[in-house]
Amino acid sequence: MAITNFLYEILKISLVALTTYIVYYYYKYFTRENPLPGPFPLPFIGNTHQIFKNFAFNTGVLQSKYGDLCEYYMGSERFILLSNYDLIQKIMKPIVNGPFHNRVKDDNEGLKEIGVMNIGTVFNNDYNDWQYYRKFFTKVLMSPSFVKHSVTAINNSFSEIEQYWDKLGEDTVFEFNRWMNLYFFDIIFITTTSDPAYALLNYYNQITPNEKSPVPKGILTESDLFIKSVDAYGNSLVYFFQIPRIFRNFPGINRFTQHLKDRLNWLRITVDNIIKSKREEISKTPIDQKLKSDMLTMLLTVNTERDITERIADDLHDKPMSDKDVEANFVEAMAGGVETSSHSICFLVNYLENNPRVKKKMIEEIEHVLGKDLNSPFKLEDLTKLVYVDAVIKEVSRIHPIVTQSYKINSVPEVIGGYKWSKDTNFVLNYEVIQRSTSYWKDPETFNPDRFIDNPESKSKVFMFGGGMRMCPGRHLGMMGLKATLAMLYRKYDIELLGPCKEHLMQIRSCDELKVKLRKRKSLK
Ligand code: HEM
Repeated sequence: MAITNFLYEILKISLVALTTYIVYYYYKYFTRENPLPGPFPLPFIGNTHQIFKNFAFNTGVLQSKYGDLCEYYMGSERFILLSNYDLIQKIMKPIVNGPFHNRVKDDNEGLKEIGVMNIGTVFNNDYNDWQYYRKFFTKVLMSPSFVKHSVTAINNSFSEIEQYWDKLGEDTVFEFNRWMNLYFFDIIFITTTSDPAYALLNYYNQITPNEKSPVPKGILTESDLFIKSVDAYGNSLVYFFQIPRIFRNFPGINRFTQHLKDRLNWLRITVDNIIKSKREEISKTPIDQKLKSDMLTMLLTVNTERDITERIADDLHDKPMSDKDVEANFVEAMAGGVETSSHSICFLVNYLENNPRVKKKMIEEIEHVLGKDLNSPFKLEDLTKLVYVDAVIKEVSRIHPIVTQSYKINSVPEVIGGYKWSKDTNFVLNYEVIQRSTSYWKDPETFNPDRFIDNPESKSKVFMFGGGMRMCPGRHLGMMGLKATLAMLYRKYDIELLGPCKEHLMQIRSCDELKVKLRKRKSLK
């Protein structure tokens, strides 16, 4: 009897707590500032059930139903979706210490849970700290020795992939998305560490019916798991930022949540080991011997007597970077560079193969710029000459972007869309919809790279690398990788698509399947 009474009391208290929460939730909803059109939210989950389906995440579609300025909820967090260029113009201005510096609020519980708040670059809300990481990151990526190192890495990786394609033969069905993922992984890994990851080699050995290639001893024996973990890291950023805790812990979904956490833990341990062996390598290098110019060496020696870059220490930052700081930057470089580049190449190939006129024009330019020798390495000076290739990349990114939207928070009250918004409002910049708007683009649904040749200024209205203070610091490396790869691929190969390009949307738009056959171009045989 006593137990029944106890359970009854618990039930009563729970019901009162639940009712209070629901009343409070809707009180906040109905008294919110500047009510906008948008789907009606549910307590605890908001509109998560309408936006996060089959482990894919798509808010962009809300614009067609609710207009250019609308709202949605994830749990009790409100997001303002901006889907026209005028609405985002103010936010995209690169103002030093400007009001739209941050992507997320300081107290984001999901990002805190996975330990990515205020460390590294992407979710660093401490302006001075962010500026320091960012300056260094940019300086490394733009330094001539790093750029040279990257050109070599791209050329070497392409020669390697070609050897495997040749050995597998022209009748092979290639999982092109997988090959490109591993190819860019090898490139970014070697540019950040100077050590080979052997991702392409390991994959070739897995699938070849022929004799396997010997695997030299490398620093990363588990490249496959490393790649999956970097992918999981990227997905975690949007997932833990946007999906409310209660939804993340639902039976069934909680397994996916745990999977992401496990991958992140594994990645951190592995990266820590890589950092430790790099520290050892640096300490064992005699003081009069030049250190390597990879990103990791540069980050680990910042503000030490072995600093190999121009000193950027100021009164606020004169300490060397800790392993934890370097770990964050290293993971961000891997996550920022590999997936974005490999999915971009897959969508580029898909568009080119479905638009023979564009492909023909692009190949003519490649042949003209790279010359007759099909095995000559790609050179840095070729980059600026590949004007049409550049336009093709911009056009695919306009019509089918990898990064479909980005997030910004205002640190002081701001007027957007004619409404005054309190500090800490979540704004979502809906690039995909803006880049297909008839207000700014003639025939926006038509794939037409010539629009950028006829009107070069319109390139600034494509947000492939975001905008404002937080614009992608890896954009030059990213563009170099895409241009060089397209040029080397199309000067030599005919590509046959064997089916549609399958994709899904999470933190970025990913190509999940692109099957192709690769043959040396007929005219070259
Ligand atoms: C085709 C390749 C790439 C694409 C499409 C791309 C796209 C983007 C976009 C859209 C942003 C968000 C900018 C914003 O919020 O306005 C971003 C940020 C970032 N990207 Fe990239 N990226 C690429 C390559 C790279 C590479 C190669 C690296 C590093 C090696 C990199 C590192 C980063 C980092 C660290 C940030 C955060 C910057 C900050 O918050 O200050 N990205 N990228």
